[in-house]
Amino acid sequence: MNGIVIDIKGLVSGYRNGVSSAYRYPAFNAVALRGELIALIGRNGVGKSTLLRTLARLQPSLDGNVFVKGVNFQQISGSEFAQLVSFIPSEPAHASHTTVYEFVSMARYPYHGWFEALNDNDYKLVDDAISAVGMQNFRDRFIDNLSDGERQRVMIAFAIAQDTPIIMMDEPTAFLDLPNKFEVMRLLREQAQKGKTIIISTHDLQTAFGLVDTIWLMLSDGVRVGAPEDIVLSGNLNRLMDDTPVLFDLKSGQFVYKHQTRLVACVLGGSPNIKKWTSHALRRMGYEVEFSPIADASAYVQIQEHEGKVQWILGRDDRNPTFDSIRNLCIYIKGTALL
Ligand SMILES: Nc1ncnc2c1ncn2[C@@H]1O[C@H](COP(=O)(O)OP(=O)(O)OP(=O)(O)O)[C@@H](O)[C@H]1O
Repeated sequence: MNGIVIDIKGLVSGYRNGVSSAYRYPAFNAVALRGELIALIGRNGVGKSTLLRTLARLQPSLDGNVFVKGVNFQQISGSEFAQLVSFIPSEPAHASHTTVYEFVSMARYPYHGWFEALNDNDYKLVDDAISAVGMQNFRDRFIDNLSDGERQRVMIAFAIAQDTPIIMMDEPTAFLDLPNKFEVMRLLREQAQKGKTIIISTHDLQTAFGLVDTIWLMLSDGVRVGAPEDIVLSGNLNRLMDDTPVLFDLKSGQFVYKHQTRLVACVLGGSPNIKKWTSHALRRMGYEVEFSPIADASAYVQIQEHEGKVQWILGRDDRNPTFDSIRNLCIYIKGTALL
């Protein structure tokens, strides 16, 4: 395959406890391509941080090999490796009395060593990186005084300034509000579009499935690799939710509670958006939703729209209860114990 930047062959990550393994994840094979944005997804404790730290050479592997640009990564010197891979851990950076500018400047040390002064090219890269994440007005602020979202942008600026072909970030969207999650993902996508290979770990299924190229799904018995859509269609996403009350509903594309009983509601009529959100409410209440009449359905909801007003009619003829909002429809359904 063209453009392979990382080639992982039988990698086993984990921790040793003397001669035995304290924790050991099954052997893993995958490639990461130039310009590919990859999300590592898995349950708490499955081993995402351990795998990322192993790939970033921050801890030894238990078995297997990793080739970076065709070279076994163990044979790459420390300073060369720092010019290939930037790793941003999940813990926020707390460098007291360090400004954003001073902090991002540290990303240039792999190119010089700690005691050699940075040059004009370094300063330009640092300036450009801070601008790329929209933090130019924060360059003289202490990083200790930034919000989580601002700090995360600075971390991305650090990775940009390090100017490596590979960026790894452990949970870059943790603690961020939804707009900031999307903004961080947009910044990472932008870097991938410039040709960088980016691997992040995340619990954020919505942002990951909406925005990344490839998912590395870490299940307890090994990793599944695919486009987000491959992972959904293969049913493997639901393996993440084994032993939980949650499942991914292929039809609606949403995570839903597993309800014990199988009740069917038919939603009839209505424009696409009204139909979609009416179904959303009914699924939330435990119904499976069909869009055509079914003989043994437990509920029928007809949607009527007239001059911008929407009405929800429960039942098959229009003498039945009528509601002017989804909330009122749901209150009635709950009250009449149709569930
Ligand atoms: N230093 C250590 N020694 C032994 N086992 C460890 C060590 N650090 C972590 N572990 C174990 O390794 C396993 C994987 O941990 P890891 O932090 O990689 O999981 P994770 O998928 O990143 O979890 P989370 O989503 O909760 O951050 C866990 O069972 C954890 O308890």
